[in-house]
Amino acid sequence: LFNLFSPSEKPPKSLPPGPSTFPLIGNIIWLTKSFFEIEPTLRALSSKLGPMVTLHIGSRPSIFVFDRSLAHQALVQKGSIFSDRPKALPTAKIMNCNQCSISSGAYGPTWRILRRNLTSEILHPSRIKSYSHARKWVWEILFDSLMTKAKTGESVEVLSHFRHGMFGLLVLMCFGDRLSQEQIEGIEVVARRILLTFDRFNILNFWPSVTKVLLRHKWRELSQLRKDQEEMLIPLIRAREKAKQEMENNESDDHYVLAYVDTLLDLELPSEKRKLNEGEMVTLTSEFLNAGTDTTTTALQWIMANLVKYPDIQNKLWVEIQSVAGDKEEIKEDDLQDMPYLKAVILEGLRRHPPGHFVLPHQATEDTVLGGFKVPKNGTINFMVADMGWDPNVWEDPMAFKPERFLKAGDFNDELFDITGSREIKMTPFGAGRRICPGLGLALLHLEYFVANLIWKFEWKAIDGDSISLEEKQEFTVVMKTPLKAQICPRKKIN
Ligand code: HEM
Repeated sequence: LFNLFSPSEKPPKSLPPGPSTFPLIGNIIWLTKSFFEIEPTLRALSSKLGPMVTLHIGSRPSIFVFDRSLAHQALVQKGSIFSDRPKALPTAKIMNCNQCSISSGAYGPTWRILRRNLTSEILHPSRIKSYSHARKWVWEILFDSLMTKAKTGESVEVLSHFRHGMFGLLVLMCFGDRLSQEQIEGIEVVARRILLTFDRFNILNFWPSVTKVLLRHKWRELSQLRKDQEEMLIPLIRAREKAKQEMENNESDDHYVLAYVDTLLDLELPSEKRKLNEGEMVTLTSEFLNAGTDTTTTALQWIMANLVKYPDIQNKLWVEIQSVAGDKEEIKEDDLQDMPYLKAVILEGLRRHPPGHFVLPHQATEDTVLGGFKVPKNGTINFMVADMGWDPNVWEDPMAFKPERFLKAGDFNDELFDITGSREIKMTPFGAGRRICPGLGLALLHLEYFVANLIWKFEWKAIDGDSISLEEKQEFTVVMKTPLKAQICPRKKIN
């Protein structure tokens, strides 16, 4: 144990401080709450106790880190120790097929192969480029539905439009571009039902051997949910396998763009000397669809809400877009790199309203030390994303929406700002280190592309008499408590 510490550093005995609780009751109370519900309590504790706080949730200590340099130490400098995930709860294990997804997988060779497959085969910039036709298709559908509303003068509740577009885009990247709108909608209905009902099964985790008898109907309901997911996705996986074989045998000469599921069908797990089974592919494909839908949709909604709330920022953005686009009908992806203010608006949205207020829970693989406190092997450690992006020592007037803070003398301050946090963490909406969100580049592209086109084609205004409320609530992500409703007017006459 002692050689984990440098000679001058004494091994700390104690965990970071936390509230005193009655051992059993206190621990169970925390188990019944979501992280969003305990966030204000954690903040109050941190202001009294310091930048690291421990809560005993269930049988394990959970450590919460508020300080950005401690987060950098853990996630980046000591990344090899802090990159594991805690054991999933029994209900989660059913949906994530025994932690075979990338986000839930233990830090080790299988996780590494799955993550590398996703990043190098699908999320690599050149591959992302090959899906630009899908983004254009989705934009056209979104544009048509918004235009219909704009023509009738009806106000738009943007959330469902945005979510549907984002989900459709990921479905095409996942299963190929030969799916119809109806098929996409079918997949979305099942995915949404799982996302919205999953929390109802938390109770089953309290004492699984007992609940398996007393609440067996509920367990059956959960198994049915997983079956519904398999029944929806397995036919798509098999259809793609067949299409792939036909293409390889040259029976089809159609234009064929690689999809995520193709890479999973080919993948070998050398450490286990086998290929993936269908259950694992169901888990990995639904992870792909879910990880990128609500997160990006939530960010898009917050950004658009701020552009409605602050018309001068919206106008400044429009002026920039116009200077690049001239009289173009539509903003192309290549145009985006000439729009520094757009990038600043997106970053400010992610800083001020990160879709997740915590990164996913991490776990230490060995006893270690952080901030002078002990972090035990297998202890859970959480990082407070929102608080880091609101740190007044880094960000002046942190709760204000000011994209200009990312610009230096009118230009995007790329040199000084690093969203991956590899040198220093100043905000961390995608996490940092070995578990950093692999979808970061895709998410930023989606946000830039859609925000640019939404602002280019329409003027967004608050509905008369409405003020835009920035109150939050937790769904899967931290969303607007009062979803954005806006009046939209076409910017130019469209034939
Ligand atoms: C604005 C959009 C997004 C945000 C804010 C976001 C944020 C995050 C965060 C905070 C994590 C956890 C990092 C950690 O535990 O340290 C994460 C993990 C992950 N994200 Fe994203 N994400 C977004 C979009 C996407 C997209 C588009 C994809 C893929 C299509 C994606 C795929 C993943 C995966 C697979 C993981 C697990 C990584 C691992 O455990 O190794 N995300 N994301």
